[in-house]
This record gives sequence, structure tokens and C-alpha cells, in this order.
Amino acid sequence: MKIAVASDHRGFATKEKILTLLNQLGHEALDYGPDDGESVDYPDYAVKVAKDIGKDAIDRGILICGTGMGMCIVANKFAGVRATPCHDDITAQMSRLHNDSNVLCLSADLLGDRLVNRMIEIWLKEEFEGGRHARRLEKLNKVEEQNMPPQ
Ligand SMILES: O=C(CO)[C@H](O)[C@H](O)[C@H](O)COP(=O)(O)O
Repeated sequence: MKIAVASDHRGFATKEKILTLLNQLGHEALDYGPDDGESVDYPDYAVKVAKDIGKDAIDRGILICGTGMGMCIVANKFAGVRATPCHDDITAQMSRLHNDSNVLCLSADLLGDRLVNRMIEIWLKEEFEGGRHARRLEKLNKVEEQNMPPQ
């Protein structure tokens, strides 16, 4: 898979480790910045990834900031993005099975490396279950159509 990874300054070190992990797992990891740990604003980096979701450029995105929350709020303002703030194995798994998550939002301040790695492996492996969840995503898509102007 082609996976874009971006962070703010708090997530920078975690981003670098995630890029290495994704390459080791055989994915095409794309570094959407920043290039160093200088203070930046998380919306600028969430936008870079979110606007490429649904295009050929990338299949999925991973966003990291202090809590994961700011990144998630921004990413979900883009049509077609289903960004999920995950903090353990279960949220990583359920975000795929039920929500068809295409952007994983992580906290650099609260999660350890081993947990982050495990969550990413789960999130990449699990498939959307469809069925009743597909019906709910169709409703979600209608909400988007009605409330988000075309970009
Ligand atoms: O989740 C976040 C934003 O909602 C993050 O924690 C940011 O990394 C954080 O707000 C950055 O704050 P800082 O004091 O400028 O490092």
C-alpha cells in the first residue's frame, strides 16, 4: 500500500520510526513532513495527507501529533476521509472492521513504540466487514454530500 505519514513537532520522532516500520513491512511509505522537530502547526500537515486520500497518490494516511486529536479533527473535514483516533489494539482493529478507517491518528505523547507498531500492523491487516457497516457508511457519505461543498 502507498501510505502517507505526517506529524507535527510532537509527533516527529514517532513519524520517523513509523516510516521505517512501514518500509520494513513492504509498504511504500511517503513522508509528508515535517523535515525536523521544529514547532509547526498540525493543521498544515493534516491537510497535506487528507487532500490526497481518495486520489491515486496514496491509499491510506497516518497522522501523529501530541494527542492525535487535532490531526483527526482536521483530516475529517475532507470528503472521503475517515480518520480515527486510535489508542490501543481494539480501537485500531474496530476502526477498520466497522469504520473502514483510511487515516490513522496517533498520539506521540501517550503511546509507546511497541504499542504504536502493533496498532499499525493491526490497522493495515484488518479488512472492513461491510454488511450493516456499509449501510452506515452510505449514510455517512450522504451526510458529507449534504454538508460539505465539493472540493
Ligand atoms: O493534539 C494536538 C493538537 O490538538 C497536539 O497535542 C499538538 O501536538 C499540540 O497542541 C501542540 O502543542 P505545543 O504546545 O505547541 O507543542
